[in-house]
Amino acid sequence: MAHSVSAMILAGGRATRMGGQDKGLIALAGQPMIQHVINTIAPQVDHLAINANRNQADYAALGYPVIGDNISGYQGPLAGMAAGLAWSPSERLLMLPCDGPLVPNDLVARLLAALGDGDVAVAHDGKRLQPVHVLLHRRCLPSLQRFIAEGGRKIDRWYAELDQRTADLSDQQDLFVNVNTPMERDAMEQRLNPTANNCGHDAPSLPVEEALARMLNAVTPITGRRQLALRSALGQVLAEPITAPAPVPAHDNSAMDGYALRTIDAKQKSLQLVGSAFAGHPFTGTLSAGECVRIMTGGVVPAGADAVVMQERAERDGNTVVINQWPELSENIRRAGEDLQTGDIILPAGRRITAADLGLIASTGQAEVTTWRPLRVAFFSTGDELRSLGEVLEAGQIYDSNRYTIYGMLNNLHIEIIDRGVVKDDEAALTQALDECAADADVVLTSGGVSVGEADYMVKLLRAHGEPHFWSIAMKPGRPLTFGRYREAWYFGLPGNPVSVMATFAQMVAPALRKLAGENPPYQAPRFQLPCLSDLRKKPGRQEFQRGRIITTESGQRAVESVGRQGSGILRSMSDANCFIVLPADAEDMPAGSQVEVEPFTLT
Ligand SMILES: Nc1nc2c(c(=O)[nH]1)N[C@H]1C(S)=C(S)[C@@H](COP(=O)(O)OP(=O)(O)OC[C@H]3O[C@@H](n4cnc5c(N)ncnc54)[C@H](O)[C@@H]3O)O[C@H]1N2
Ligand code: MOO
Ligand SMILES: [Mg+2]
Repeated sequence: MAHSVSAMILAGGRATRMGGQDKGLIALAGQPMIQHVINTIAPQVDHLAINANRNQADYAALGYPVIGDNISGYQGPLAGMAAGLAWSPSERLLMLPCDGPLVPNDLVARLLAALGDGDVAVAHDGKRLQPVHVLLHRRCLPSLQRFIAEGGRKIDRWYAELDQRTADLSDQQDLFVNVNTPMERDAMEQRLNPTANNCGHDAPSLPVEEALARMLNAVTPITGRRQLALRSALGQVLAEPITAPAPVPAHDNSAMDGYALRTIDAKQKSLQLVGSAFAGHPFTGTLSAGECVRIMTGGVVPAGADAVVMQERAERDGNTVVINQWPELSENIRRAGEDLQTGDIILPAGRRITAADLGLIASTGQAEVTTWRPLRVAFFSTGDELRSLGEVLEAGQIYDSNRYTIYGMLNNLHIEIIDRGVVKDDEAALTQALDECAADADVVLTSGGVSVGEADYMVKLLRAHGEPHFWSIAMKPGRPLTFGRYREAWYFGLPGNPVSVMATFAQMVAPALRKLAGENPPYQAPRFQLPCLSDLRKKPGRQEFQRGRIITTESGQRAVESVGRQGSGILRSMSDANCFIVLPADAEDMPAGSQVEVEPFTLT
């Protein structure tokens, strides 16, 4: 690209014909509408930003800077343009609307060619100018600011004041098709995704990495703190760092059972035993020439001593000690402050407290710590077929197992749990349950009903009362994992299949819950390569999380084997396994002996 170009996508409109819904975020073929614009524009420019005045957090979750109008109220595109020109890191700035998802791949090149050394190149569709598809030179900012300050509102009047050029895009009618009404949205959905029954699942799914990045970008940690007695803090997240109030150990002490002595006396035939220093019972005097003190491991090294000899290297007869092998200076002395020095940060804020940490904190004498309050997660299972334990199964019914796996995994994250039971596939009942959960908890988690079946309501309800961020990812199992906001809460809709629940929780939900709970950085399970002893079946398209077992072969080599059938309904594959075998999206069948990436289970 000859010139550096930035782009700003305009998403600041009021969308009155969409019932006031934020147009850029409206669901279209599996992604928010603006994402379609981003997908084709981002590769054409050096920098990209979104101009939005509402739902800025949701836009920010897409991974680009969000710039609001700095003129208050909705002033139409001119205010957005002024904000864009003020932001633009490049000399040339492309502006285009968020509601025209069919953007050509050469739009920037064509506008650049038309602009030449002019101020603004405005797209022409063959009939008229399209004033919000423009490439502007950054030097136009003062002119625009003056125009707005003088009360100017009409965009073409302002262009008329500039050195205006026209870009003939009459062969690109699609670019100017925009979505203003729910009917137009449905028509666009059909164009982008003709085979899908208005459901979006055949649409290109988000790569797992990108879905994860968006989720982590969107959520911000909770802020309430509490003071806890040390033991109750196990598994909680520190809100403040722990510092050492005094050195640990507090004194020089012995690493061996033996005798404390002065190495300067090494020429002496024998030493005089003048006392003892047991752990907890220091010797209070000072060693003089030719003297030693009986000392036990952990005993304070007496004043004057500069080494300890282990008792195996000395012989004692009454109060006379003969040293058979003299120690070096400082040998067997553990120095004060060797573990911790006063003021050392021993554990940072954001740390989830382990058993080792409890001990470390206790070693500094601190009985209480400040942690973030626990994250509250409310969850329920959806499905007319589900029965709870203790109930009798009738034809076509099954026991609800997802609430148990979810309970277990949430517990392993030390989360405060609200179990809302089983909810029927009924819009009113589901809405009521979602409302109650969102009012009580930071996060609402459900299983089932996120796919495209006629009893799958969750994505629809999220659209009605919240904001879906994504609902189709290139992951197996777990494609319909849904993430967004439901009223004031974060929402995770896990697919109903029992293995999909566990895989999406481990891979996607847990990192987000960890961040929400204040963990910083959120724990990441280790992954490493191992030879795989089984043939693996894999179709290219989705990243797969197959279930495997890390084993040691008879020859002592570490390897992984598949646990066998990988259906997303076969829960036994999870309890038989001890790791995920992580296969990249484009991988195909792999013969036994291939190297594969494995991730040991951490929450199961
Ligand atoms: N036409 C299409 N059908 C399906 C697609 C698709 O893209 N197009 N995706 C499939 C995939 S992948 C998954 S995963 C599932 C997800 O389904 P839902 O999230 O809608 O879940 P349900 O339909 O409610 O249930 C699916 C399955 O899981 C069983 N289930 C549900 N809840 C529980 C529970 N609490 N305990 C035990 N088992 C449960 C349920 O009985 C079903 O068998 O959609 C595919 N379909
Ligand atoms: O994603 Mo589904 O979980 O393949 O079965
Ligand atoms: Mg379903």
